[in-house]
Amino acid sequence: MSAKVGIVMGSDSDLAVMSKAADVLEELGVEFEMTIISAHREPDVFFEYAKSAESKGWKVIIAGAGMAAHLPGMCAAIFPMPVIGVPMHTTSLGGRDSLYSIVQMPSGIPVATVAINGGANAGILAAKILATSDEALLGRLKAYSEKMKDQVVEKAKKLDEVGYKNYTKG
Ligand SMILES: Nc1c(C(=O)O)ncn1[C@@H]1O[C@H](COP(=O)(O)O)[C@@H](O)[C@H]1O
Repeated sequence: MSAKVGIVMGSDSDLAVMSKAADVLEELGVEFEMTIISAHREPDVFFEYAKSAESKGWKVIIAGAGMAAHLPGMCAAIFPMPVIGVPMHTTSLGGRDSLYSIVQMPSGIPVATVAINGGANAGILAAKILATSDEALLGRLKAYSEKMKDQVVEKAKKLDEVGYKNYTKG
């Protein structure tokens, strides 16, 4: 099986967040390729990456970046299929800089933007896009949702058993 999703981030400082997208895709059995490329710092490498993405057979790109986060928008400018943007939390502006620069795309070049540091949701969203034409993956996504539901039920049961004071103590 070849990769269907490209995961790209502007710096290795984004890796902790972006690895959550990778973890989800792995759990759901979706092949991906992950790399670090900065549109700002190495535009030639970036253009080659974005231009070759379609011919590699990728259907979705997940792009994470912080600060003046142009990487996801530039992916969307070149790659003709969906781009999911992950804004990184930043110390100076709390990630609003990343969020606004990813979400405020001009008309015609959308980036599906998840929450600040929303790596896991980006992975789930990519899988959902692929599941529109993949019944087996859709089945795995439904099982993933069921598991999440069961975990909430378990937590509620535990709260019932021990009461909220003991529950918050762990
Ligand atoms: N926003 C971009 C781009 C880009 O958009 O091309 N390249 C790097 N960066 C971001 O700069 C932040 C700081 O990077 P460093 O930690 O390497 O200084 C990272 O969050 C990265 O995504």
